[in-house]
Amino acid sequence: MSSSSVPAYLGDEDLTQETRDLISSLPKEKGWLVSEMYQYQGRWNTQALLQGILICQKRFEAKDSDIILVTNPKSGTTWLKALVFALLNRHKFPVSSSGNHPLLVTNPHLLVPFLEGVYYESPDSDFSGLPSPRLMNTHISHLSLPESVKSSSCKIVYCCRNPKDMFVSLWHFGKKLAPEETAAYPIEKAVEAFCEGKFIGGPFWDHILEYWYASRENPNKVLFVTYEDLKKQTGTEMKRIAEFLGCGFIEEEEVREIVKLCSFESLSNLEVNRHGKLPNGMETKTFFRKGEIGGWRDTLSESLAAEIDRTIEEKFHGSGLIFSS
Ligand SMILES: Nc1ncnc2c1ncn2[C@@H]1O[C@H](COP(=O)(O)OS(=O)(=O)O)[C@@H](OP(=O)(O)O)[C@H]1O
Repeated sequence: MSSSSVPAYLGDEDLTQETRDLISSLPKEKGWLVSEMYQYQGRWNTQALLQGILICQKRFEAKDSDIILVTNPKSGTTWLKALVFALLNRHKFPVSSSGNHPLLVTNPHLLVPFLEGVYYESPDSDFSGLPSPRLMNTHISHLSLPESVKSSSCKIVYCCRNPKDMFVSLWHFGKKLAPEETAAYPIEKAVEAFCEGKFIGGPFWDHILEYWYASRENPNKVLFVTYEDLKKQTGTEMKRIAEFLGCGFIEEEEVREIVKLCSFESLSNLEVNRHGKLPNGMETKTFFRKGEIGGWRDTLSESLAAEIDRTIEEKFHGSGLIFSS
């Protein structure tokens, strides 16, 4: 990968010998945006993300009070981070007293650390500086979660999005980060790779299904929410998240204020999210594009949409999970 705007964790620098040894034995493929991706525990990842995952698996010690937000990329991560951060900190940072709320001056990705990204950049991180309850996020699959996440009483909030919108969001994100690589990779080929699961972070179906079944088996541990429900009834979904996390009573007015503060319109228009950069060099505006349900219609042809629909039908048939669009 050549583009300088591409975040380090999509790259292949700074690998430890241990990661190099492991990846030399893993299945390897060329993928969209990356010249090499490796399959580890069923998922395709860049070398850097893989290193972050390996360190996380080895070192992360979950506490019972931890809250871990899990998503596939482009499925509502930024939004969920903002909502849950505002919810947990509503006494420390009342939204009503506005003006100085952290979300007004800080991108949500800096308020809620990305586990495998942080571990890639700083392998010795212990997240001890985070206030309790520690709020973090990851894209790690359920199968690959660090043992302590499964054995502790920490809580997982999983957000999934209609795969067609998720694909389109990824596609535009890639176009912004690496225009040359994306121009050289037809969208038809990208949809095919997405449906086959041979995509950075894929297969996405397994990721969604693993957490879907985990939420059904252990509803006190894993809460399953969707981008679409969040969009249609943000307040109701936020109250469901608050109840799951044991946040206690929340005034309706507080709910309305948090929903407004975290809305696409509010966050995307803030200076920090229009012209800011993360320490890894990523522009914060890349996390905000349209923020719509069904936006895939202006990017996917009928036949490409049908190809993803067929895959959805095949993969989710019988699961009870239905995507609205
Ligand atoms: N507040 C809010 N409300 C609704 N939608 C929002 C919000 N913030 C970000 N977005 C939209 O979410 C998409 C980005 O997904 P992620 O945040 O998961 O991206 S990332 O994985 O963290 O890179 C991306 O979706 P698309 O617009 O369809 O590309 C963003 O626009």
